[in-house]
Amino acid sequence: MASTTELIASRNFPTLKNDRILKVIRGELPDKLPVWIMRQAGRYLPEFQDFRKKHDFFKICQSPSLACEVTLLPIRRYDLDAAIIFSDILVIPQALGMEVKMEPGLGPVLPHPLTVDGIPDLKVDGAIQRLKYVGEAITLTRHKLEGKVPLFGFSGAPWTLMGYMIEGGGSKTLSKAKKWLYAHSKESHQLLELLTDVIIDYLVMQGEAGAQILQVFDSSAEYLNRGLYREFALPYLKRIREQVRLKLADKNLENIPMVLFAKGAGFSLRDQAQLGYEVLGIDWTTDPAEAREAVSCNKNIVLQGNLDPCALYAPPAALKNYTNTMIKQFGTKNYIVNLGHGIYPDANVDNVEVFVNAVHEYPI
Ligand SMILES: Cc1c2[nH]c(c1CCC(=O)O)Cc1[nH]c(c(CCC(=O)O)c1C)Cc1[nH]c(c(CCC(=O)O)c1C)Cc1[nH]c(c(C)c1CCC(=O)O)C2
Repeated sequence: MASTTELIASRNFPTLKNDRILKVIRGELPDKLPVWIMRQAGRYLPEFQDFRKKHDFFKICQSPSLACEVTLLPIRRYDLDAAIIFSDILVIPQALGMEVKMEPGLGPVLPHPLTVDGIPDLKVDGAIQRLKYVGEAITLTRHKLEGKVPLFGFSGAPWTLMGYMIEGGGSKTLSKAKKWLYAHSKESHQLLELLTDVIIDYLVMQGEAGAQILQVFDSSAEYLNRGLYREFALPYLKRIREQVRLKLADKNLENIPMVLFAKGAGFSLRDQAQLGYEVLGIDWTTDPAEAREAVSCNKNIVLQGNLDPCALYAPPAALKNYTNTMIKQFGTKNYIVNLGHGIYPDANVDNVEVFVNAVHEYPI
């Protein structure tokens, strides 16, 4: 078999058979509504839990063949319309030299959080090279998918990464990171700028490696208000979209559609619609009709979402009803179905199938 570098260079990928999502993004009508699930390769899958008994979380991320295998688990089980590469948003802080551990029951922990004086110590040089394993996993997975469905690459957004780096893990308030915004705004912008530069090159590298759609997760957007989001998030998100487009073009690569999922930032949808992202992810707290109204300034924009992940706890008939009601509210045009946040570890595996089937049975 050819080396990964040769495979990337040849870009000789299998022909895509299921292009529902890409069709929607091009403004065309697919035969069925497309659906995928955030965290679809996660702990709710018994086969993923078996995998995790044998392998450390970041070992899976760093080993292209393991990451590829995990990425394919939900695709084998369900009729999903996309795969998303198995990785984590926190591989960027790791590549910048910060230690990140995945603690059972706790989630990610960064034992030495970033201090205001610590910004110059972040190892920006060579960061993309240290993330090359993600590109290799993408290239391998693109081949192993055999064109069955398109493959998402992703990154955390600058503000969300800044939050984890300063808090040292998850937080209920993000008050340490927000303190920076108010007390150290110059250094905050310096850090956000640095992260933005890395994220741009990281996403371009994923595109070069074969990712067909790129999603930016701003999972901590909900901790900011409109003013803070305008100052500390939107300009960076805009630059990411613009620069990824330009850098791909410089490399003679086709444009790759991008999704922005700013969780809990329904307050800024009007602003988000003007950043150049083809798709906006809608979280489960936002009303679908209000989301459509908020983005009406951009006629081409596609919305993605937003079933409450807890709806998967409902009995199958009720789940089907929730799904149908949601689709009716969004409308079938310019729409990709997903949950309104990642699937929970105790979600019912059979209900995932009920959800996927309900979407595909919906008349369009
Ligand atoms: C905030 C965030 C993180 N990681 C991610 C986000 C953004 C999405 C979101 O808001 O949920 C993104 C992510 N993390 C993971 C993926 C894989 C692809 C997928 O299937 O969607 C993706 C896209 C694997 C994962 N990332 C993690 C797991 C479970 C950990 C384990 O196996 O021990 C998986 C499968 C761990 C993780 N990683 C992170 C947290 C907070 C946690 C612990 C809590 C949780 O599990 O929900 C950081």
